[in-house]
Amino acid sequence: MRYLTAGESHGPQLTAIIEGVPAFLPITTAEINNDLERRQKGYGRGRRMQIEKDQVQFVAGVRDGHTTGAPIALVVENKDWTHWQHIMTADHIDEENQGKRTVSRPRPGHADLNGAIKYKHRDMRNILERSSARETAIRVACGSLAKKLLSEFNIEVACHVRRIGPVEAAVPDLNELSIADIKRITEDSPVRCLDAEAAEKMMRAIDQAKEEGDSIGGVVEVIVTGVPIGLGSHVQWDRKLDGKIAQAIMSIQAFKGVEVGIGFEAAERPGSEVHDEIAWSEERGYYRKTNRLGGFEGGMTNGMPIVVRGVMKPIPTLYKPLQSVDIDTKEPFEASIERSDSCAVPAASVVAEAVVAWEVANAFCEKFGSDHIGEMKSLLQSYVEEAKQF
Ligand SMILES: Cc1cc2nc3c(=O)[nH]c(=O)nc-3n(C[C@H](O)[C@H](O)[C@H](O)COP(=O)(O)O)c2cc1C
Ligand SMILES: C=C(O[C@@H]1CC(C(=O)O)=C[C@@H](OP(=O)(O)O)[C@H]1O)C(=O)O
Repeated sequence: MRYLTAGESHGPQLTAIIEGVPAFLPITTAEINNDLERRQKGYGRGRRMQIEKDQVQFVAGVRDGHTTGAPIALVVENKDWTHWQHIMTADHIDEENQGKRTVSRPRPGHADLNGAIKYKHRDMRNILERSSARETAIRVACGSLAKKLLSEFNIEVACHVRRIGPVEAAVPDLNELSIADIKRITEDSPVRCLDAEAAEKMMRAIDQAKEEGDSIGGVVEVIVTGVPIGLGSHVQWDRKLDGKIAQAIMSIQAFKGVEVGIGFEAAERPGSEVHDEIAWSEERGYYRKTNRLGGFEGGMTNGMPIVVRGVMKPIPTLYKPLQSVDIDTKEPFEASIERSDSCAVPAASVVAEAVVAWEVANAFCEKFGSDHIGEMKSLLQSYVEEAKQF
């Protein structure tokens, strides 16, 4: 499977074209809208989220509540477009036009200056419109479809927030929590955190950052259960599924790092406290006694839950602005801000869930075919039986 997205933050709509989704996957707009709503919620978001009410439309590839196997086209409209229509359609390229409203003041930490120099745009709106994380709405729609595909094979995906600024949540015991528990608890938490005490502190940390005109980042975790052994492959660098997942997480706006399993902690521990011992039982087949490696060895899934974390830097648009240089005057300035999120970590956890689901679903289709859901189910069943007795 593959997908591409198009669309500007303040343009009329976001669009995705998805290729390679098997036929006869049951799917409704309501299921995708639920994930779109989850992405919009979250403590610390700015005024834009009060304007948007993200809803998906299927414009191709879905008929009578099922995928047909043809390319799928998805659309999410930007409600804010009506307010920005003039700015988005006016001629901002004409430098003689004194009435134009161009962006000449790059924000440190955003794509503005690099993109402007690279694409030779004197109006940096042409960069910020596309670099904006508004695009994550349509990626969540694609990921939602991927989650639906995985759920047909009892593979479930969930996310939660591990850290916001200085506040770290207690490490969850994943042996004690089902995916349903994680979903239920995080849905009730404004910061999508499993640790209620930490969640309160996280909200106060967001309040404080906001009061100080600052922004704040954090760490999100994605968990995938029910994964068969052998998704991804060791045979070629670009077929390793942990590598693909890392790239997908890093592609989310403002993400700066990825960890799988115990991640960076592996550097501090001896091998005997990192590698997961192998066991076998009639009921489970091969399994691991622990899951410190987060479900991966050799770029392939090992049947244990996938556990992956990503770190999001603080939002670059600050009410307490950092020093920058106006590209028209070359004078230093301190920007004035119209609106911005002060923390988008809870929203970003939903995006991380979506992009991980996509990569796992894609690897699943590579292994079990991607023409017809029923055909894939038969293949999976015989593979799982064989793997148990292997
Ligand atoms: C869900 C989400 C919401 C975001 N909201 C904002 C925002 O309101 N203001 C802002 O300056 N950056 C925001 N960002 C981050 C920028 O889009 C990002 O920092 C920018 O595109 C530059 O890319 P980079 O940080 O990956 O280098 C958000 C990111 C995510 C994932
Ligand atoms: C629109 C979304 O996020 C936006 C991401 C974003 C950025 O610079 O990345 C900047 C803000 O946009 P605006 O300047 O219009 O307020 C956020 O609201 C969204 O998540 O749907």
